[in-house]
This record gives sequence, C-alpha cells and structure tokens, in this order.
Amino acid sequence: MNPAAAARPAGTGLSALPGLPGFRRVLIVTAVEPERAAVLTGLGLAPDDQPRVGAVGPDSVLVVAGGVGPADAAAATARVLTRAECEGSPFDAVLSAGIGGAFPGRADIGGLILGSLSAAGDLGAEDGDGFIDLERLGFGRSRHAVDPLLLRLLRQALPSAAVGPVVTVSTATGSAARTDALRRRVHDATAEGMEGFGVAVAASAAGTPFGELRAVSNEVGPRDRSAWRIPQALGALRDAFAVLATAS
Ligand SMILES: O=C(O)c1cccc(C(=O)CC[C@H]2O[C@@H](n3cnc4c(=O)[nH]cnc43)[C@H](O)[C@@H]2O)c1
Repeated sequence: MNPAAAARPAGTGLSALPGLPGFRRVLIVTAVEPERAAVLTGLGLAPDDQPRVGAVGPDSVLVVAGGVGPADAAAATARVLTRAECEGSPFDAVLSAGIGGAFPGRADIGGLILGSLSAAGDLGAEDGDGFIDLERLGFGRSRHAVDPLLLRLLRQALPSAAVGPVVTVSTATGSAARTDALRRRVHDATAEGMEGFGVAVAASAAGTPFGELRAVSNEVGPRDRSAWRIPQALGALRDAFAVLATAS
C-alpha cells in the first residue's frame, strides 16, 4: 500500500492534493481507464471509489477517463467543469495526465514530462511542404498556456521530470519526417500526446488553471510498436500521483 492510501480510510475520497497546495478541487483527465486506474492507485483510491465521467462527486480530487484524442478530451473536460460549476463547487485546477511520447533526447522511457505549454501540432493548414497554424491563418489559437503556479508546484514535487511544450496531435507521429516537422512547428517540443490541447481548451473556456503531466511510453519517431513500454509508463504515472498525494 502506498503512503497516500495508508493515511486515509478506504472509500473516503481525498480532501486535497498535498503536492498542489492552494488548488482545493482538482480535476484530473486521462484518456483511457488504465491511465485513470494508475492515477487513482497512486492517490490511494480504488477506481470504483469515484464517479466516472458524467457525474461529479463531492471529492476534492476527481479522476475521469475522457477518451482518446483532443475532441473527446475537450468534451469530457467541459462537461465535468460545467457540471461542477452548476452544482456550486467549481474545480480550481485541471490536469491532463497520461502516457505520451518523448521527442528524441528530451526524456527517457519511463520518465515524466511536465508541460510548459500546450500546442496543437496539426491544427492549421498545409501549404505545399509548409504548415500554417491557426494564429497565422487568423482564426483561432493553437497554443494554450500552462498555469505558472501549477507548473511550479508540479516541478517542486517532481523535480526529476523534464519540462517543455507538449504537442497534441490527432494522429500519433510514426515517421522521422513528421517528427522533424513538429519540431519545426513547436520550438523545444518535448512530449507528444493526443489529449492535452483539448483539456486546455475546455479549461481555458471555464477560466480554470491548466497543467499537463505525461509519463513516457515511447519515443516520438518512426513507428515501432514493439518499443512501446506502456506498463512502465503507467507505473511512472502511478508513482507521480503517489508523490503528489503525499508531498508537502
Ligand atoms: O499503435 C500505434 O501506432 C498507436 C498509435 C497511436 C496511439 C496508440 C496508443 O496505443 C495509445 C494512444 C494514447 O497514448 C498517448 N500516447 C502515447 N504515446 C504517444 C505518442 O507518441 N504520440 C501520441 N500519443 C501518444 C495518447 O495521448 C493516447 O491517449 C498506438
């Protein structure tokens, strides 16, 4: 049993995340159930202790699996945030959490990456071999900021984590050419995932501070499914939340 679980009777829920003081009510959005289970296990909670997406309980920390990709992630996050607001208990922070790819040289498999910025990697228009993002097209934004206090607290609690922009894509990268293209589009690109930008859009619309944490399952580059280390990344995700549940 991890220390967070030992400190609390089973089934009572969390009153706060000690690693994020000042953020009383925190929503954590994963893509899939195994990620949600890893986060909850780290927090010392059983998956059935919490409502799934669509319900908002009284706990200060709620973990939902919103689906894979930015659209599902945005819809799930917006639904939970809106419901909580209507019930008079809005969230103070939203974290996008899950496994992800690391751009070469930025983090090891099984390591952690904290987002310093959320960038939509493929939201825009192609122009021959070039790419025009939404800002240059003049009708939207392809970047969302990470809350600076949230990032500072996450860095304090998880000092070994790499920090940098997380690129959200709808199609996971599977070639060297696309890896290079994303690195040209997003300066210092550190991690790739498929949900962060969707969560960030919903958080921004609600005026709720946003952060992102990715545990590295693979390197971004030519597709090599045999090199993915999903159990290792889920273990790192679990351990990160165990730290956040106990850090003071
Ligand atoms: O087998 C494949 O080629 C494949 C392609 C895309 C996604 C997957 C998945 O199994 C999981 C997608 C899931 O995991 C996150 N994730 C993890 N690594 C990456 C990555 O390098 N690029 C984008 N997303 C990644 C993502 O957030 C999804 O939730 C398999």
